[in-house]
Amino acid sequence: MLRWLTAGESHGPELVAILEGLPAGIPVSLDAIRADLARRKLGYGRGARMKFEQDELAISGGVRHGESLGSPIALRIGNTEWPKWQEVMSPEPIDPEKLGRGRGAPLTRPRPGHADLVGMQKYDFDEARPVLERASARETAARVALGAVARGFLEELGIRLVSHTIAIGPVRVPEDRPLPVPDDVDRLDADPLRCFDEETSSRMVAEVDSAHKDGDTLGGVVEVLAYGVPPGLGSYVHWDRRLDAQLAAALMGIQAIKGVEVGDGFTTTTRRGSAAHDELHLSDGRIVRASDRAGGTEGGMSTGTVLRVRAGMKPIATVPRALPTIDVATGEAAPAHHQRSDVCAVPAAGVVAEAMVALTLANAVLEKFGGDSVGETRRNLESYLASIPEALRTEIASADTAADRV
Ligand SMILES: Cc1cc2nc3c(=O)[nH]c(=O)nc-3n(C[C@H](O)[C@H](O)[C@H](O)COP(=O)(O)O)c2cc1C
Ligand SMILES: C=C(O[C@@H]1CC(C(=O)O)=C[C@@H](OP(=O)(O)O)[C@H]1O)C(=O)O
Repeated sequence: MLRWLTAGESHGPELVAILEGLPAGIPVSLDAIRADLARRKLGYGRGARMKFEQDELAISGGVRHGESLGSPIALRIGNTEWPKWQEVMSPEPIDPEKLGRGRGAPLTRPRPGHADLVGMQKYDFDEARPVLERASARETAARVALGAVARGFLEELGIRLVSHTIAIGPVRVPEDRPLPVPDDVDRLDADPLRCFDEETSSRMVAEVDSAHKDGDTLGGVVEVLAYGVPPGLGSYVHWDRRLDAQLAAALMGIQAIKGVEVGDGFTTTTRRGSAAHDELHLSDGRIVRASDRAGGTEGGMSTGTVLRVRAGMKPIATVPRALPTIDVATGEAAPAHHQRSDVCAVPAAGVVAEAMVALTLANAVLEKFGGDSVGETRRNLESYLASIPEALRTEIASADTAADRV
């Protein structure tokens, strides 16, 4: 079983992440993790903080000479803004007089849609700073770093991921557009919204500009695709072993994600059964699926077709044209606190979703195939595939064959 934990506050000295349970022999490159951290900062509509704050990555354990050791992998992501926040976020007691103004001033006007008010109720705080510091999606940097390591493991087994933006507010990619493959990542990352359809992307840019001008914010939808996933990850035998359930929980665990779809998801609910499922046919003596509506799972197990999951993000809660709230210090109506924020962070959420899918798949692979070294995992995978009787065999959708198709 793969276990992972993150710690650290948004304006603290660093984020810390530990990943336990990965086999030895996986290539782990600081540069590859840094590249994913940089991808998480992308996207038209992100706030000023993404420009000046640097992620300072260090590996404290579990890796030697560029390969995993099988021991827990410990990562640290230093925050270059820490010197400005040392007093506000000091782990040592600080004279309240010193904190009273500026950055340290108590945040008593909770933002509707953020964790502020319920966090204050639940943890007995009289202001929102201690809540938002951990509720903040700054924490997703740690998950993206862990996801980069998990992805390195999956790639050793021929499993490759890519994510892209499907919708920004009401602007949506038409459903008949080709799906990206992992080799499209540079083209996607070069697009302002990480959208695979140029025409839709320019309409998305206009939508972000319009929301920005109105002092407003936006949400949207991202999609993660995984190629090369073997059939049989997850299981139908118990609810918590279902791969689709694990993917949904992983995606819903990202800040601001409010909906998850597997495959055609909610659209499928509008179809009749005869037009909703992926028929099985024979092609050259091999079983093939006539379509890919299910999105790569049946009965809570991967099918071997492209895994396709979507996550819907609500609009950013820190609306510049601040929403009405109550100042809990005075009991009076007031505008919610607002310093700065993203107008839209959907492209970044796509990169985070990719990381969460990578971690979920890495866990499912280890549950099925085990292995203390990556070679052992690979042997177990290959022997399982070879043991499937001829009459039951299906193709695994690899990124290469999909690239030929589009
Ligand atoms: C990549 C990313 C960036 C985010 N940036 C902001 C932001 O700048 N301002 C904000 O209010 N919320 C932002 N959020 C969303 C909040 O973190 C989230 O709404 C909050 O933690 C409350 O959780 P909930 O929306 O799941 O209820 C961001 C989320 C993600 C995934
Ligand atoms: C720092 C990151 O995202 C932050 C996530 C976030 C939130 O409320 O979730 C609010 C903003 O922080 P601040 O209020 O300090 O400007 C974002 O910048 C990041 O993604 O690295």
